[in-house]
Amino acid sequence: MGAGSWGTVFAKILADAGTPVTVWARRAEVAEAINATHRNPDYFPDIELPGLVSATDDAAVALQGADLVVLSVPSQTLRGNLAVWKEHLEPVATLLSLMKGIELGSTERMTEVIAEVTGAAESRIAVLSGPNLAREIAEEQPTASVVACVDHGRAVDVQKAVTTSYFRPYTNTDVVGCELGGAVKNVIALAYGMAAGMGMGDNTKATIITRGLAETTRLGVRLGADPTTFAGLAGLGDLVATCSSPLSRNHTFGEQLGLGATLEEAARVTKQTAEGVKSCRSITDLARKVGVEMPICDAVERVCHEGLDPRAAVAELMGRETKPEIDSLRSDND
Ligand SMILES: NC(=O)c1ccc[n+]([C@@H]2O[C@H](COP(=O)([O-])OP(=O)(O)OC[C@H]3O[C@@H](n4cnc5c(N)ncnc54)[C@H](O)[C@@H]3O)[C@@H](O)[C@H]2O)c1
Ligand SMILES: O=P(O)(O)OC[C@H](O)CO
Repeated sequence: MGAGSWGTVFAKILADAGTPVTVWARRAEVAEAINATHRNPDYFPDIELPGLVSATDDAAVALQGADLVVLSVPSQTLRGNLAVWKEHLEPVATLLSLMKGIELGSTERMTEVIAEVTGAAESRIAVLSGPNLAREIAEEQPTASVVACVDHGRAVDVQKAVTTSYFRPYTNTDVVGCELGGAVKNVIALAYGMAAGMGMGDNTKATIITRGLAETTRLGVRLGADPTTFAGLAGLGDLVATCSSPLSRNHTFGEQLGLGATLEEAARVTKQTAEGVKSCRSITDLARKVGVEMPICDAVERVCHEGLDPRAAVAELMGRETKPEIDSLRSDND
């Protein structure tokens, strides 16, 4: 459900793994183009989609008989989309989230939104997350990922359905950790991009990655995640890929801000969904709610939404009280 960058490439993965896929596209012309040319002209005009991929702009048609429903729309529209789609869901279908964001207002993770709107049991809801830049996967460059579900057997079923010669999914039962890793890394990638845009070097960038992972882990552990998850593909793996890649929309958006662009100017450059720009607000709200300090996310939120200059944000972060490193990695010490 969603024929954007990741939805399109994920359909290719499924089909290459032998599963017939019907892609739901919001715009009829995109669905028609996929059916007629086996390409998505808006996102990957150069990539041929396998014969097992077809498309429709009718959600009821896409969902009919689907035993795996893959959700790949912007995080902030998911609730509204599901409200329309839920009546067409098969009662036993697995609902797999590809999304990396936290809902504004509710501060819910995507699997929480899915459970709330559809009423599906936790055991039917899974998330896939990892260092998965869509363009590289479209080119069949080898990558790994994580399928997380509280029901290990269901995670294994999804794993089997999406394993190809270039895509290697692992399983995990830590849904909270995998989801938070995916959502928070977008915000840290904005900070990394800003540093790059301001001309800062590798020490600064490594500091952002490492301290970004520390605050992600703190939040995760407070919310019940396994700290080990953050050392894995959905944690460190995705954080490194997103921070350092010019293919990342969040990196690019941050870089534009670091170069002095306004939010509107940066959005014109990235065009596609840069989830961190909205999720920085829901993540900092969530962190405040549970009493965890997230200074980098907080600084990004103030740059994006309160007009803080990125250079002033750096000065503030560097001026924070000094502390022992090990203590600051624990969730009860910020
Ligand atoms: N692109 C990647 O490399 C990548 C990789 C992993 C995860 N993700 C995550 O996957 C999710 C989807 O990202 P994407 O890259 O495909 O984004 P995208 O911007 O490329 O595509 C989003 C799609 O959603 C559609 N859309 C926009 N508004 C909508 C609405 N109101 N209702 C329904 N559909 C709407 C758009 O038409 C588009 O087809 C995000 O949470 C992102 O963080 C992306
Ligand atoms: O382009 P981004 O910044 O949304 O990142 C894409 C993926 O999440 C990388 O794993």
